[in-house]
Amino acid sequence: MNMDSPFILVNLKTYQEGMGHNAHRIAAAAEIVAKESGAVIGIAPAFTELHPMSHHYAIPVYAQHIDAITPGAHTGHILPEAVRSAGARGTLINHSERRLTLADIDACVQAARRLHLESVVCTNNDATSAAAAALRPDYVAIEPPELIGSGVSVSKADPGIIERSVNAVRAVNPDVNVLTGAGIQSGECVKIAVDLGTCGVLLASSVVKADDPEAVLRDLVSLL
Ligand SMILES: O=C(CO)COP(=O)(O)O
Repeated sequence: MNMDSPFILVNLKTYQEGMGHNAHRIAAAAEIVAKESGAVIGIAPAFTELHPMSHHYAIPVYAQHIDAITPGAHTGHILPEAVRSAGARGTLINHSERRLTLADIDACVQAARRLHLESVVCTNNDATSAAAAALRPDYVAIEPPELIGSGVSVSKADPGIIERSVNAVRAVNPDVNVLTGAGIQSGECVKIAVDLGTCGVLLASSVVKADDPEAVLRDLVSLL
């Protein structure tokens, strides 16, 4: 990843709007806007969409979760090797909607490192951001849970948590990049986040539920 380029990571979650045909629509929009803006725009689709997305679009694709298991007798788990061979660049770990124990987060980060998958560890406050940074992931993504899906932007409602998380992560491990998310919806939100020391944003609803995801993505990168 070129760290001079801002990073916009769109989590499609399990929104109906992020499935099937619409996942293609969002990925195609991300590819167009990334190309014209120079921003890196990735998507984290449903597991079943990882391969089609990574196969059809020149954008980085991320899993929404992995389980820290190795190949063998496990049922209903997400094998990191499977995510890798489906073409994922990396994976979210410990999203607020898919929380893990600290030991599991550590094991997932190690599995990702072993397989050369980028690890994006989600956190809910500056203390957990510091703890996550100690595990040496590629990214810590601070998302206050109460603002997720709220339509109220963390950049505007709680810039302090971004600033404190950036400082906490830098103090523990300056090689770890910081993303932020929750309610991000405009270029202004992204600019505030980047000005506070993040390398970009993790977001979902404003793009996934948009009638015109390309227009929203274009707005998101417009002030960078
Ligand atoms: O949880 C998020 C991204 O992973 C944020 O979701 P919203 O952008 O919908 O608030």
